[in-house]
Amino acid sequence: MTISIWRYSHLALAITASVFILLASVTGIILAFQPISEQLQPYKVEDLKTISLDQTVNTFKQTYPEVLQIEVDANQFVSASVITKDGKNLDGYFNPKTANYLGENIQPSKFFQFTTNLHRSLFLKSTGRFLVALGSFLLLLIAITGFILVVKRQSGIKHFFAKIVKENPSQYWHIVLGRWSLLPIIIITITGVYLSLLKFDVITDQAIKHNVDFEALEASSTEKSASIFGSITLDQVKHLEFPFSEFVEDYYTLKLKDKELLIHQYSGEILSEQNTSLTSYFSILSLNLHTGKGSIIWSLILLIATINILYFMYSGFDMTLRRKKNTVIPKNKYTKDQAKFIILVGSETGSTYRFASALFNSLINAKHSVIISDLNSYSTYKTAEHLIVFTATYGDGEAPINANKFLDTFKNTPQNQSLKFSVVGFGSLQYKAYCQFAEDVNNALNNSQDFTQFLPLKTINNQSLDAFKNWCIAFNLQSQLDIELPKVKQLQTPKNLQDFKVVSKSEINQDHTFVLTLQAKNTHKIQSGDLLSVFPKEDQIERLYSLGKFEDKLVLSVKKHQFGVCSNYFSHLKEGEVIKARINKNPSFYLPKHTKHAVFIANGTGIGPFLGMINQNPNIKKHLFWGTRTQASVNIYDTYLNEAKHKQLLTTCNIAYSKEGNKTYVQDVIAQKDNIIASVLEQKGVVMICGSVAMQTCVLNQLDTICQNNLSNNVSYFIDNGQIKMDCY
Ligand SMILES: Cc1cc2nc3c(=O)[nH]c(=O)nc-3n(C[C@H](O)[C@H](O)[C@H](O)COP(=O)(O)O)c2cc1C
Repeated sequence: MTISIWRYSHLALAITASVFILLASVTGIILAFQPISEQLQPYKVEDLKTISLDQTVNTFKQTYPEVLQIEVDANQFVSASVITKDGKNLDGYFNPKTANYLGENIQPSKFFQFTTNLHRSLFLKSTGRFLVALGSFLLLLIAITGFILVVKRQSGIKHFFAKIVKENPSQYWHIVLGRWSLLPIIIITITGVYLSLLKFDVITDQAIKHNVDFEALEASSTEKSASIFGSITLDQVKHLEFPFSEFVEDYYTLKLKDKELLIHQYSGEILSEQNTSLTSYFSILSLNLHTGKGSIIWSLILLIATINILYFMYSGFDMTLRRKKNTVIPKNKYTKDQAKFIILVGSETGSTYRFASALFNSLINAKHSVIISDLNSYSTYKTAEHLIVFTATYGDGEAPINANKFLDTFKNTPQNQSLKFSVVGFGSLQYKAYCQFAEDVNNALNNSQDFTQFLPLKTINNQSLDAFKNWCIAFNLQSQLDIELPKVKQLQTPKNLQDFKVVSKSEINQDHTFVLTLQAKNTHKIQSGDLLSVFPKEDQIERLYSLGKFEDKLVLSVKKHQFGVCSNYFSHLKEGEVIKARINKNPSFYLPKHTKHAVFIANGTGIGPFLGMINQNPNIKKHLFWGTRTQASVNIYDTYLNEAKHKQLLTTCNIAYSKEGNKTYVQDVIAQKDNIIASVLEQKGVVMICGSVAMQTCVLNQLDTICQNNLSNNVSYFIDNGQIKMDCY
């Protein structure tokens, strides 16, 4: 079943049960402190296992003229009810070895009693109890659908705890905390439902019945003999009721964890023995698991899991609102049979609509007839000339919710005229099936006689605006439409921006590339591989630059693009100027501290993070493979490369020039020096790749050949075990 069905079930259940879950969680958080506060009282007897019941019974009998009962609770507190020598009734906690009185029985405070009633029944008696039980059951279903969602998202149960792709903080923490809280939440809900079923007598517990032969008992001897109490230790005991009188027909009633015994008060002989029912066993287990009674650690786990439930409510609704905000589709002015351009969108969480809407607006502004709709609404289009598909990929290479019927509908819906088509895939390189669904759509259109490809399939990683802009430029050039570049809406106003001062800026070289050096107040937490996130004033759209950290400064390698808002802004910066930006931590692209060998592979400005990494940690043997255009392209990086060579921090430096000499690319140099790559991977070192996606594809193919020839494994093996790290754009 598609991931979206589970997501909608998860959401629908959460909305339905939200009020009850909110009340139950808030009261649950408060009530979690009750067992914790109880267990902090000084009555716990640590060595119950070493104290025999016989010893305790005798000590109590010698100390008090009458003993009514002794009880051992889940907190390992021993309580008793006795009559003292001066005839007073004394109830409370006792030392089981000395029979000394320790203190009064703990009574829950009025506040805890109030909260317990609210938690159990919302002060609505049976109706309230029923609603709370239903809320608990719905929370169980929410946890199960959440579990299925994570399994689907992670492509199988085996990867349940694998790294989560971070799309936004709410989504990330919802999943991370959800995975850890899953088991406690399932336990809380199942036990909650079980306790409610007991309360409503849906599950009934039969009282234990004993058969005692009273005639034989009355005739029995009052002579003392060895008691079974000698072989029972206090950790097994729950409750011991003493004989009502000294008459021979009165006996002890002893409740152990798994059975109930009636014991002759003089001979110590077992008069009757009945096992505790499973229902009773589970009801006690459920109560302890649900309330945390008897274990500080479990109470704390319940407390944290319940706080997390509140966070899930917040983050879940935050994600839903974000999705709603993203999925604002412009109103169509034309019908499907009037439009020349048809834009169809496949989107799960809405962000692809931002791009499609921007193109739609540009086409409308340029007075073209265009409609926008979702892929599932694919139909015949009488006057259409061009079909443009923008689609995300979900699950493991699957269609998003509003595109899941497209491929079937497409097969059965022939067009009456011939159309051109272009497909843009939105995805993330962090998923194995990168833009797979866009590829499937592209193939389906390519194989259809009704359609001719206008532009090759374009894949866009992480909603990159620059990549989208490049596609728009190509579309403009090919179509000669000269529409304005689409303006994609910014999702949120940027937060946590800090000041970065320009320390230096190199000349712009013949490749239109330059090096920008920045300084910030707190650079000690920043590492090479982190990303500088910038929101230029013109469009407030986030641009990410991979950083190198050199000494205490941050180094950026930037390529100035003709229409690049941010690269142009950077290229006009002067020394001493201050820019506002923030750091996005990128730990998956850090140079590991404990590795001994590292290979850095880059093309063009992808060298940025490596300018820092090559100058860090002398204990790591480092090799640089870099592809650039000409020897002159290297000049702007001399400071960093020379420093590394001078300090002997770089074992080999291998540069490929694509426009000079033998005209080689970085993957060609890698092929020549395959022994370096193979030996680094063999010795558990890392290979880090930064630069364009096109370079990444060629390099991975080359690495695959090296791995298969030299290491009897394919490249995916080393990607999966974290030895090959990538940050490409
Ligand atoms: C659960 C999940 C699964 C995803 N699976 C893939 C995938 O298999 N391949 C891919 O390229 N991108 C995958 N992505 C990334 C999305 O396609 C990408 O973030 C896209 O821009 C989202 O667009 P939307 O907001 O319009 O749905 C996945 C994202 C999520 C949250």
